[in-house]
Amino acid sequence: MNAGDEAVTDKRALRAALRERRAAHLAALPPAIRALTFGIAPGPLAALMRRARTVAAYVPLGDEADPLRLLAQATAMGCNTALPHIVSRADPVRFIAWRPGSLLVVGPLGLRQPDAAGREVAPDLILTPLVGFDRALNRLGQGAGHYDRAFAANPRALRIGVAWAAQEADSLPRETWDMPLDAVLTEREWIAGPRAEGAGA
Ligand SMILES: Nc1nc2c(c(=O)[nH]1)N(C=O)[C@@H](CNc1ccc(C(=O)N[C@@H](CCC(=O)O)C(=O)O)cc1)CN2
Ligand SMILES: Nc1ncnc2c1ncn2[C@@H]1O[C@H](COP(=O)(O)OP(=O)(O)OP(=O)(O)O)[C@@H](O)[C@H]1O
Repeated sequence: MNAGDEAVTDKRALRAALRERRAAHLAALPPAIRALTFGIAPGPLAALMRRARTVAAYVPLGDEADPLRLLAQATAMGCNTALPHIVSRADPVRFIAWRPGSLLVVGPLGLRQPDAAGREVAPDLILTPLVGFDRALNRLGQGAGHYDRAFAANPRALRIGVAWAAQEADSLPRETWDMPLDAVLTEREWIAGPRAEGAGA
């Protein structure tokens, strides 16, 4: 096994451990609390959304934090809204215009996505799913590189992770292609980097 293979194995093990920790965290959380979490954007995120033209979120898979009420808040602020769409692991993500409450279609990996025929848009704020994050705002995703590629294609868009606090790792491996998040929102705190700092102050 060469060094590259070892790194891949490490990331797989990290993903498995982080998913397990997230599941345990949620199992211990009263359902009513879980249902209320991520309902309203805290001030700094609301300020960033107010300045955005197009905000993208995602439909949660499994135990992922649910950003759809934050997306509804963006709509109420006058933003356009969008969701990611994939056709396979290998193909890049496209963001497609979608209004909260409108039609979703089941796609690959059980993802609920907007209809592929919808209008493609370039979001300027991306509420991003993740498997793990760290204090340096590194992100670990599903491993298909969908968001890494989307970030590279649109580097000016703000990259805001949405996650349960239990998804924090001490330190994640940083790859040459990784672009750090600008902030992470958890049920406990707003962790902001330079491009998101000062918002709402
Ligand atoms: N909710 C959501 N939508 C998303 C993503 C995501 O991470 N979460 N994506 C992010 O790139 C893109 C889809 N890419 C994906 C790539 C791989 C897997 C995947 O391998 N999933 C695991 C199970 C994960 C789980 O249960 O949490 C699997 O199928 O084994 C999922 C999505 C766009 N939409
Ligand atoms: N900008 C890019 N252009 C092309 N391929 C990329 C780019 N960024 C990453 N990749 C590829 O995507 C694959 C997955 O990367 P990685 O394991 O870091 O994903 P991840 O951190 O889990 O995040 P994601 O949610 O984006 O899948 C790697 O094989 C990498 O080569």
